[in-house]
Amino acid sequence: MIRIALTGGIAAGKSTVSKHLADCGYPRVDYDVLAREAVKPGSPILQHIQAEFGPSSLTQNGELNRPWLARNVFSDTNKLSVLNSLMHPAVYKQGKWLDDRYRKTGAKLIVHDIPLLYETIEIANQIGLVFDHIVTVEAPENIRIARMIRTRSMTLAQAQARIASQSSQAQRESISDVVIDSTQPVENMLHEIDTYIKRWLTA
Ligand SMILES: CC(C)(COP(=O)(O)OP(=O)(O)OC[C@H]1O[C@@H](n2cnc3c(N)ncnc32)[C@H](O)[C@@H]1O)[C@@H](O)C(=O)NCCC(=O)NCCS
Ligand SMILES: Nc1ncnc2c1ncn2[C@@H]1O[C@H](COP(=O)(O)OP(=O)(O)OP(=O)(O)O)[C@@H](O)[C@H]1O
Repeated sequence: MIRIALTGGIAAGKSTVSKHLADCGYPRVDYDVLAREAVKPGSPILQHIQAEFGPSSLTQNGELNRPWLARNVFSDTNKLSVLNSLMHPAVYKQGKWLDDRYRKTGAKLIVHDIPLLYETIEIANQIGLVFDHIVTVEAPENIRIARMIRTRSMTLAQAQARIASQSSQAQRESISDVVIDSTQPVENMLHEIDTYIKRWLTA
């Protein structure tokens, strides 16, 4: 079994690559999805968030108030650390659980889609998630900012704050053995990942 991690800065194109791999039939563990599941109404983590950040962190329906929390944590590194320390261990625990399940069903390749891999690699190692290959998908900041404004309806300031809260391209590349450039056409980008996967599966 080969375990790969896909990472990349926000709006670099990581989900486009990971969705393609999922469409090819490879089991995918999506850490953004796990992070959303971890804060479902009634979950212990949502209760911790409410205790740490106050009542404004929940909507009237008792759900996580994502825009409110984003405004608060992406402008304050201390608050972001508090959120990360609540979320990351729980998200990895679930990621490992899913990985075990896919492994037991005989998966040949498992894809972990982890936006913040550079920031959390120690948690991954501690929990026993060792990656055979790490792929980072990258594009220059100005292109990513334009994508975030267009597809996520962010303001320029919000896009810049989110990027500033993340590792740099150089840091992500330092833990990766493959860098995919998402300024090339999507078709070429997907052909590139397919070529790597084929090589790894037949090595
Ligand atoms: C702060 C929250 C509520 C904002 O929600 P929002 O809907 O705006 O963003 P969403 O969750 O869809 O994430 C979009 C992208 O933002 C970036 N991002 C998310 N969390 C973080 C973080 N803690 N630090 C830096 N960047 C982050 C990632 O690139 C991610 O792909 C949310 O991002 C959150 O709960 N973050 C903490 C969970 C986390 O760390 N997830 C990543 C797991 S590796
Ligand atoms: N090679 C490409 N050429 C042009 N646009 C692209 C390319 N790759 C991705 N995109 C577009 O960029 C936007 C962001 O891509 P995607 O959602 O895959 O990024 P991401 O890194 O997963 O972002 P996030 O961290 O927000 O989840 C999407 O609108 C996507 O269609």
